[in-house]
Amino acid sequence: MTSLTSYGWNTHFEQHFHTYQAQGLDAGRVTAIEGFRHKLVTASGPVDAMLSGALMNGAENWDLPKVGDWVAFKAYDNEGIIISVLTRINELSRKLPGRTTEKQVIATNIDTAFIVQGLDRDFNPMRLQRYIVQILQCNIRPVVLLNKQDLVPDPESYRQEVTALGYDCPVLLLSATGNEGLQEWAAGHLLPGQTCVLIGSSGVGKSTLVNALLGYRFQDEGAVSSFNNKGKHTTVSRNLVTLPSGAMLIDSPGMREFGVTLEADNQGLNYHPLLAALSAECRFHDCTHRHEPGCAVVAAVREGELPREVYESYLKISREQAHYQTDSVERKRAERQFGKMAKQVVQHRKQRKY
Ligand SMILES: Nc1nc2c(ncn2[C@@H]2O[C@H](COP(=O)(O)OP(=O)(O)OP(=O)(O)O)[C@@H](O)[C@H]2O)c(=O)[nH]1
Ligand SMILES: [Zn+2]
Repeated sequence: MTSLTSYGWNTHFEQHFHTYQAQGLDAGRVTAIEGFRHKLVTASGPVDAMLSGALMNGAENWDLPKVGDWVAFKAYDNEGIIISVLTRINELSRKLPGRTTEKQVIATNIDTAFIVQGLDRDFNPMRLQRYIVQILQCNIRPVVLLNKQDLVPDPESYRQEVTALGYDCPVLLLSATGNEGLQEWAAGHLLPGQTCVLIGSSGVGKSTLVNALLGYRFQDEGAVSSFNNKGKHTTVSRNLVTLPSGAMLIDSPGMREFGVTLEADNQGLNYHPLLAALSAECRFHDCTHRHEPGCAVVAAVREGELPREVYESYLKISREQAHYQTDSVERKRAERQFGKMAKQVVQHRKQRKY
């Protein structure tokens, strides 16, 4: 299994693979998904694999293999049948755009997420915070890349604006087209055996950055055709590639609506070092930091200790959070009711014998 470690294989996956190995299965990592075809890297080279019938029929969408997953598969000549997805270390997920509250898993088993913003029209500290909080909540290390630094007279002031927000997260200035900052980025953050993703709005320069790292254009290779939920045909590329540095990079399509799917009781507070510390000093332990007397958070904003942007972002995220939770409760209730109804229909049929 030595060659698999360069693709991120470690003792976590080895343990979870144990029982499958005893059944004579092989391990592979999903690098691209094209319709039903999953491209895997394995100890014995690349393999194309399909899902087993049981997986295809039995699993929820977010449990199906995603780019970054390690899977146990049965080898047939050069093809494979995926039997199971090995337990994930983490998953990068988002709320689906629009009113739905379903989560979409974008990629899995990731060490670092690079949040890219362009220093042209795209720069937006509020949106940046939403990405940072969401990524921290997925247990992934965020790194902010401010690209297109060649387009502004004082790029350092933007970097300081982001570091002043107080998150525990590196902020780098780059120019993908001007070839500035790329070496520092690679040396500090694109380490062998580590898996990274690039996220950010359309047009911020993600593909240009990947191409600069790779030294050639790869986007068209392995572009994934899929149908979106309206049945419209779209082309997205979601590929895991190995960079010259030995790091793996997943290039995911532009995500303009990056919804927050925080877990219960977690409103993004814990992810801001200062906000977390302040909330412990509020008079009420269940303080919402809006109107309560003795709120240390509101006081810190008033006194200029906590950046107003951080506070406003907290309010926005907690509002969305409340919406997400009520919606998921509603959805679960509706599913239960539907289940009950379906059971009644079956019983009714049995009684009537049709
Ligand atoms: N001036 C300048 N332009 C850049 C830089 N990086 C990228 N661009 C330009 O920005 C435009 C968009 O870049 P892309 O790499 O296609 O952006 P993207 O993030 O991959 O966009 P999507 O594929 O839609 O998600 C292109 O015209 C690039 O040449 C940069 O550092 N400086
Ligand atoms: Zn408070």
